[in-house]
Amino acid sequence: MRIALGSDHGGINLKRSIIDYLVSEGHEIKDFGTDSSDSCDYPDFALPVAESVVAKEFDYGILICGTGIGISIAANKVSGVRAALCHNTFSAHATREHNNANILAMGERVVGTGLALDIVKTFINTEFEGGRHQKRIDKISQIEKKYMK
Ligand SMILES: O=C(CO)[C@H](O)[C@H](O)[C@H](O)COP(=O)(O)O
Repeated sequence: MRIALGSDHGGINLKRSIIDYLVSEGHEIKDFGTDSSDSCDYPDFALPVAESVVAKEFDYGILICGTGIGISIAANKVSGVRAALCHNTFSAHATREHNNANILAMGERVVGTGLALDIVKTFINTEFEGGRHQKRIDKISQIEKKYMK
C-alpha cells in the first residue's frame, strides 16, 4: 500500500516506529515531516498529508501529534478527508468498516508503540463495508459541500 505520514514534534518518535514497521512490511511510504524534535505546528504537516490522500496519491494517511487531536482536527478541514482518532483496535476496525476513514490519527503521548502498531495494522487491513454506511458518508459530503467556499 501507499501510505503518507506526518507528525509534529510530539509525534515524531511514534511516527518513526510506524515507518519502520510499514517499510518492513513492504509498504510504500512518504514522510511529509516534521524531521526533528524541534517544536513545530501540527497543521503544517496535517495539510500536505490530507491533500495527498484526497488526491489519491496514497491509499491512507497516518498523522501523529502528542494527543492526535490537533492533527486530526486540522486534517478534517480538508474536503474529502475522514480522519479518525483511534487509540484502540476496535475503533480502528470500526472506522474503516463504517466511516471509510482515509486517515488514522494517534497521539504519541497517549498510546504505546506496540498497541499503536496493532492499530495501524488493523486500520490498513480492514475494508469499508459500504451498504448503509455509504449513505451516511454521502451525508458528510453534503455537509462539506454546504460549507465549501
Ligand atoms: O494538538 C495537540 C493537542 O491536541 C498535540 O498534542 C500537540 O502535539 C501538542 O499540543 C504540542 O504541545 P507542546 O507543548 O507544544 O509540545
